[in-house]
Amino acid sequence: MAFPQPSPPPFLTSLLSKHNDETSLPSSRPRVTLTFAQSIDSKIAGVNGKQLILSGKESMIMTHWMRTMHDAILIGIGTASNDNPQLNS
Ligand SMILES: NC(=O)C1=CN([C@@H]2O[C@H](COP(=O)(O)OP(=O)(O)OC[C@H]3O[C@@H](n4cnc5c(N)ncnc54)[C@H](O)[C@@H]3O)[C@@H](O)[C@H]2O)C=CC1
Ligand SMILES: Nc1nc(O)c(N)c(N[C@@H]2O[C@H](COP(=O)(O)O)[C@@H](O)[C@H]2O)n1
Repeated sequence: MAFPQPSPPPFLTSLLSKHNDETSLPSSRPRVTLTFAQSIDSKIAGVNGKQLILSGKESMIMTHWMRTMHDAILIGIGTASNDNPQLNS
């Protein structure tokens, strides 16, 4: 997977246009996006919170593009210690 990519992947274009529409939400309210990958049996991690690769390349590209659209990334302490995510874009 090559980062950074010059422009959003086509499957994100419609989603991005909604985020960029300043009239869709009052500017006085924070915009919060929750993103996660989920298994078909509703799990987000393995036994004891072990990190699982549940999605694929497109999902990770989407996650990293979403990060570029936000001012901050919030994660839990369990995610920090279990996944040690880079939290880059
Ligand atoms: N599949 C995916 O997309 C993702 C998977 N994960 C996986 O999920 C696993 C667990 O992640 P999380 O469930 O998010 O656990 P977490 O431990 O990362 O986050 C839960 C947070 O909530 C706080 N908390 C717990 N009870 C609370 C309460 N009553 N009031 C206020 N704060 C409270 C904890 O202190 C903690 O910081 C990780 O090990 C990671 O591997 C994490 C993020 C995304
Ligand atoms: N989109 C997606 N698919 C999966 O299969 C996943 N397990 C996750 N998990 C999230 O991705 C974070 C990785 O962050 P870095 O790229 O290392 O910064 C991980 O911590 C979970 O939040 N996401």
